[in-house]
Amino acid sequence: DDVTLDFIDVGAVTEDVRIDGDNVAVKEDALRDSVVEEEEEEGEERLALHQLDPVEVGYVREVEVAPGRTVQLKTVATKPPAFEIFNLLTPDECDHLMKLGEDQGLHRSRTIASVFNVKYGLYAEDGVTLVYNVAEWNQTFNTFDLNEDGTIDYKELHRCLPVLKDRDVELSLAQVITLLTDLDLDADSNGVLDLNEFWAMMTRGLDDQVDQWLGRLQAGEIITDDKVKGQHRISEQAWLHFITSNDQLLRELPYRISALTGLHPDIVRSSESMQVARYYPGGYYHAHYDSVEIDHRTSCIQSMMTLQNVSNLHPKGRICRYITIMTYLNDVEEGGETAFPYADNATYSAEVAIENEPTTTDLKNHCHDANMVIHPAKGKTVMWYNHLVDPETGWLGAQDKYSLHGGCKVKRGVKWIANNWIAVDDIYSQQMEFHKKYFAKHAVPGSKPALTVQSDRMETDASTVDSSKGTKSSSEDIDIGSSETSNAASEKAKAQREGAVQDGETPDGLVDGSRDTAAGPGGLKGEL
Ligand SMILES: O=C(O)CCC(=O)C(=O)O
Ligand SMILES: [Fe+2]
Repeated sequence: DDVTLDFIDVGAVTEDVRIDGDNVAVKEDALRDSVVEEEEEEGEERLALHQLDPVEVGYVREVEVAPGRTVQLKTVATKPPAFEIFNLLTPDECDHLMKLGEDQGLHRSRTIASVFNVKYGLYAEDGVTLVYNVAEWNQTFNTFDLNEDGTIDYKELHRCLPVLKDRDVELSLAQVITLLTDLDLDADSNGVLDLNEFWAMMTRGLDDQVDQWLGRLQAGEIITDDKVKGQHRISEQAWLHFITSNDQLLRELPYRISALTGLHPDIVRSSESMQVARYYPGGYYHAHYDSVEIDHRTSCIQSMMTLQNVSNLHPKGRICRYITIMTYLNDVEEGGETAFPYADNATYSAEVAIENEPTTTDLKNHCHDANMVIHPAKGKTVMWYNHLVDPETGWLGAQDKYSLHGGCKVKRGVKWIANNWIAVDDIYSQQMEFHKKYFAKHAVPGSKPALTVQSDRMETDASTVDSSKGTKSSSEDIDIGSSETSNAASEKAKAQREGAVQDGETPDGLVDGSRDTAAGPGGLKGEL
């Protein structure tokens, strides 16, 4: 743990990233070429990124995810390809995961720092703090903590958010509390920032978000209540580690997901751990992207950590999540839908998207303006692709702009979800290198259950999905990612994948991933 990290720009990526132990070693001087040559290993069969063909909304197929265990996938959108899945987890398994989440201390589970907090160190929620430059950090905190009471109160906060200074804004106490809550900064909701909260804030590069928030405040959109103190945060999370788990379900799940997605088990197993999240009434999650657009100036986080290839110029890693597989672990009394504002639009228009900000992404107030709204139900899984497949390479393609989504406000009851993200590096050779290192470290001998995939065509209604509300397009629309493109690649990938699920090893650990990304224009995690 003698790592030195001294990245200055830790701004834009705000997510919490959970990684396992010594993967954190990132060398200060490790430079990553911005142009990466794809090299294929001689004689090795190239893995493909399968993508299920959505066919059409209402299309149903069955997949055997474990011997004797069949799940049903119903297409709910074609852009992005999105499916409702039944029986991936039984009700008992849902209960079990909620229990595991609770046992992991979900009630206090806020991972405050991200790996990009490298200047000041990395703080993990389990109390394992990989900290560098602590002294420097404490000093910074102390310069803001004028009255030296160990917390940053609302007066002191004005000094450390440059944008407040720049705009010469004086916020009231209630406004600061609302700001902290809206930007998800006050983890324990006590109205002041302690060292860890302050640290998280300072490394998040919040200028744009604060700026946007001030705009909303000035537009009268933000109502503050001067009586309000100590609000609750919107959701809580816990990570269930496949890697160290002796839990039968956690060990088995990567294989079910491999069968479900048609992806090679190595891809699933080297992906992220499962995240269990809980929302209380009033909790929501504004629309966002789970993955970031490909940008070769920076690496995918999982490769970055393992392969130590960080660019000094662009030290911020990208979240590279090909697929999201999200299961509702309980029935929500009211609200808590998952909304996809752009699903199945005829076209996606960046201009229109920006114009409609922030209403499109505001799922507290505009949930039902979304094109697709999925209702939670215990044991129901929603799976969608955050990226297209590149038809040339059969590998990770552009971000699918239609995959914008979020969690609508929970009106009554509590909402529990379990997230599985399939992380894939867009650079194939890096993914393979990552696998090598990863499995060398976590090799566990064993065997894998036999898998078969069936596909039946059965029409059903799409009763749990609100019907499309038409398109939001203009003549300046950019038509990205028609489903034909991804389907062509998917067929190609399908041909290749028969051999791709033949490998046999037991499930072991996965790199933890983050809950959300900074990619969504409305990527704020909000208020109660
Ligand atoms: O709560 C939901 O329905 C969506 C959650 C989500 O988008 C996420 O955790 O990334
Ligand atoms: Fe998400």
